[in-house]
Amino acid sequence: MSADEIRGRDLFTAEGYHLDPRTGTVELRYALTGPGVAPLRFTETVTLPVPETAPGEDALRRTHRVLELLLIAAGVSYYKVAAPARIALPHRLGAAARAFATAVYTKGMGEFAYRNELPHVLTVALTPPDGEPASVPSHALDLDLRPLSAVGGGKDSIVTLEALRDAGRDPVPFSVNPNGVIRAVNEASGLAALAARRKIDPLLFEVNQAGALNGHVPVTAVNSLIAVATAAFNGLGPVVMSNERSASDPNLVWHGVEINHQWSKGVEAEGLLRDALAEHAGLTNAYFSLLRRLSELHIARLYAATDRYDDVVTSCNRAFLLHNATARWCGDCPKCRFVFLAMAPSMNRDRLRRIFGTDLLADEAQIPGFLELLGVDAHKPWECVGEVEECVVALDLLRKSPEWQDEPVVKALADAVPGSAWRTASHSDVFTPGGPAFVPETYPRVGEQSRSNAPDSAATSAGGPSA
Ligand SMILES: CC(=O)N[C@H]1[C@@H](OP(=O)(O)OP(=O)(O)OC[C@H]2O[C@@H](n3ccc(=O)[nH]c3=O)[C@H](O)[C@@H]2O)O[C@H](CO)[C@@H](O)[C@@H]1O[C@H](C)C(=O)N[C@@H](C)C(=O)N[C@@H](CCC(=O)O)C(=O)O
Ligand SMILES: Nc1ncnc2c1ncn2[C@@H]1O[C@H](COP(=O)(O)OP(=O)(O)OP(=O)(O)O)[C@@H](O)[C@H]1O
Repeated sequence: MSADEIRGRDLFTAEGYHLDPRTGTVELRYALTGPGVAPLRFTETVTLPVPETAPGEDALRRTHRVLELLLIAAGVSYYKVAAPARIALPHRLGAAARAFATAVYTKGMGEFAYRNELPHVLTVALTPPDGEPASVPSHALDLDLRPLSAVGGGKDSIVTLEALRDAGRDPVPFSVNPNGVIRAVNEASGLAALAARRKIDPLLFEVNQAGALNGHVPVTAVNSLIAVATAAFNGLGPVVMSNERSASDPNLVWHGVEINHQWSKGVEAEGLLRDALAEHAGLTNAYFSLLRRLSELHIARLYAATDRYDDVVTSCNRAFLLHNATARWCGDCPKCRFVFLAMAPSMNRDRLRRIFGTDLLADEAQIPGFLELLGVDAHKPWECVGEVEECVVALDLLRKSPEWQDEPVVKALADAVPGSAWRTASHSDVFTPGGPAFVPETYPRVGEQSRSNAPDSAATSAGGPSA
């Protein structure tokens, strides 16, 4: 099939899904169709962990409703093959579920739209069947049930796991497709983990080879819904994420729209998903990020408080590629550079070298990449990295630290940063929690002085953020 044939389709349909409750297997079905071409059909298979006792009728009904949302979110991987202007959905949606679904395909696919120069994606229309869905009785989740703590192998989810454990919450580590890194982190935690499997249709890789459109997808929305489905199916508590404040910071603005590589990790996506879950599945307080009010620099400082995970922690995305993944840090990408810079002010240099297996601030070849992070002549890279301000604050701390100040790379970077940036850094609030969050009242306020000092009141069960 030629690239033109693949891309020449004008309708994407999320056809439906099937759950086998005995095996936890979910088949998600999609089609790309167009005049005069045979349909391209895809099936993604997700396997949820199965509870020891079969779920009751209510739990199963809620699981099905979560899977209806998962069907929509996971569709982005196949939609992007041709990125048509029309999307048909099989289930009725209320206003909140429709808002979530639309945002996943427009804002969540913003980077894909920008990098492929497809502005129509920013306003693509989703069409569910007319009418309101049958209502599902509201179910205020029992927040004392064991939370599912999403583990991605990096520093952030380790901080969350330990904070939940310290607070006596008895977290269950949970991952989608845990690789060697995630399994090692779980092992270091000493906690028994749950895993879900997600198998992308191999036809996608074939059409990619043949010239399909390709690019970034809002994968956190997909992993989050698999986690919420797992919790609903297994009678567990809320899904606790580790998405930080800076994930809400866009990379750039295009056609008047904020384009954010990390959109589905941001606070807007969190709020939309919570509202959709409440409306569509009757689940309130089923999903929140424990670290939402913290910067990456602050999380790195919290990570440094224990060395229990130093031999396994890995934030580099190349360790999570589906094919030819690295074992740990690649040592030469924006994420490695950013996490190295973020951790450097909070731990001694030997420990940092041991974690990364290399010293990125002793390598002059890394200077252009660090400058990009510092906002010198570039926009924020298309990667999971923090804000320019956080990087400048980290560098400011290093240029004043006896351990780092004579390092030529640190000096070169400090010389390249404009003087105005230091003034901004001196007023920076990167170590002060801030911004809206949905953390329930009874959960710990990570990084805040104490609960009584917390500047905000907790989110209500109706789902509003505290700020
Ligand atoms: C691991 C990674 O960073 N992958 C990104 C990379 O993908 P690449 O093509 O180099 O390799 P694979 O990940 O192995 O994927 C192969 C192809 O498979 C398709 N695909 C994969 C996963 C998926 O969920 N859907 C898919 O359709 C796709 O066609 C792939 O080419 O570059 C891609 C293009 O920029 C990125 O989209 C890949 O990102 C993954 C989806 C991924 O898991 N990325 C996370 C590490 C990530 O970026 N997380 C962000 C949060 C983003 C969000 O809003 O959720 C973060 O942590 O900040
Ligand atoms: N495979 C996965 N399964 C379940 N949740 C995941 C998975 N990968 C990432 N996540 C979750 O998605 C969110 C974003 O992932 P991200 O990679 O930023 O976090 P991390 O791995 O904990 O830390 P770091 O930023 O250091 O890489 C986190 O809440 C993380 O727990």
